[in-house]
Amino acid sequence: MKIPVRIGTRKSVMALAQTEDIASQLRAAASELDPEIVKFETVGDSDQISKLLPHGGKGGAFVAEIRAAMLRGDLHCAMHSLKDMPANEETPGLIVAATLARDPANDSLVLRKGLTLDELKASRGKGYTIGTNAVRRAAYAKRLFPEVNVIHFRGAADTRLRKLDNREKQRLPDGGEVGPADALIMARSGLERVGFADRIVHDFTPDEMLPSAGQGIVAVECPINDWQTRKYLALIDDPKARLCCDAEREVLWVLNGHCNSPMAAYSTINGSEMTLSASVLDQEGGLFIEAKRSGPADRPRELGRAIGLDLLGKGAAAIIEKTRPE
Ligand SMILES: NCc1[nH]cc(CCC(=O)O)c1CC(=O)O
Repeated sequence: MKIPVRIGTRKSVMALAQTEDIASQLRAAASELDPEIVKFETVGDSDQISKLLPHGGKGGAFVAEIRAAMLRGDLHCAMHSLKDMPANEETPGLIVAATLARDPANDSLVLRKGLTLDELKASRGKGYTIGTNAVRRAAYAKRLFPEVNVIHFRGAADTRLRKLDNREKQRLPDGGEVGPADALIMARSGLERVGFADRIVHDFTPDEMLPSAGQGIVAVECPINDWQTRKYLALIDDPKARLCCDAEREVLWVLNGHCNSPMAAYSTINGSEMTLSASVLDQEGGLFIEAKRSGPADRPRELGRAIGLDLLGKGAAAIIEKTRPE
């Protein structure tokens, strides 16, 4: 007798690739399992024009419907990109039961044909437009290319690349249009998962652009009292990814970060030591608050808390509150 595992996911190319990964890891870990992928079209996917905020931010748009299905018992678990999961609130009744081994955490630059990184650097971005939907990436882009024009750009990873290549404009909620974009900033892991890693012109280093908390980590959430599913998900939980998840999300928790926070947190583990860096940026990119510490890798929350308090001590709260959606 096979044991069914119904895994919920959005139906973008990237989300499906991530969910296939969960399914194949589960099959390899326990041959009695029969994973089934259940696709959801979320509010966030069907509306490609609005900013994310009216639906309750990233978390609200992408996560709420799938979570409700788990709580009803229609799903055993659900796939999330860890970086899209809100870290300033608990979700009663659900738990992150597995974090898959981390893929590259960095952001990458993709350019339209005919433009080079040298041209972008030499011009300090003057005359060029970068598309991104992340306030963190926008702020770092302004720091790297001070005169560049940054526009709000969204859609699934493959959709964004198509818009770049076809020089399409991005429609705005008020009926206007911006663009087209000359460049995009996207997660390397996402580009790899949709098969477009060959379009990457430059991988940003952590010094150039610190990743978002949890970037590159696929998380599996399940009902807290479903012990059988939790037992199986524990088999595919990667201990290092889990430690990084705990450290980076603790920073967001201490800062009460929200979906629109221009905030970054990234940890690495070397032997028994973890190094955690985090930053809070104001939206124009003029003001950067940064902190970095190392500590024992088996006490990630302690390190995350210390970094969060460092950032608060340097004035991070004012920046975060300024950008909080009403
Ligand atoms: N917000 C969309 C999203 N959620 C997760 C990823 C891929 C990166 C990851 O695995 O964390 C992406 C695409 C992107 O940011 O370019």
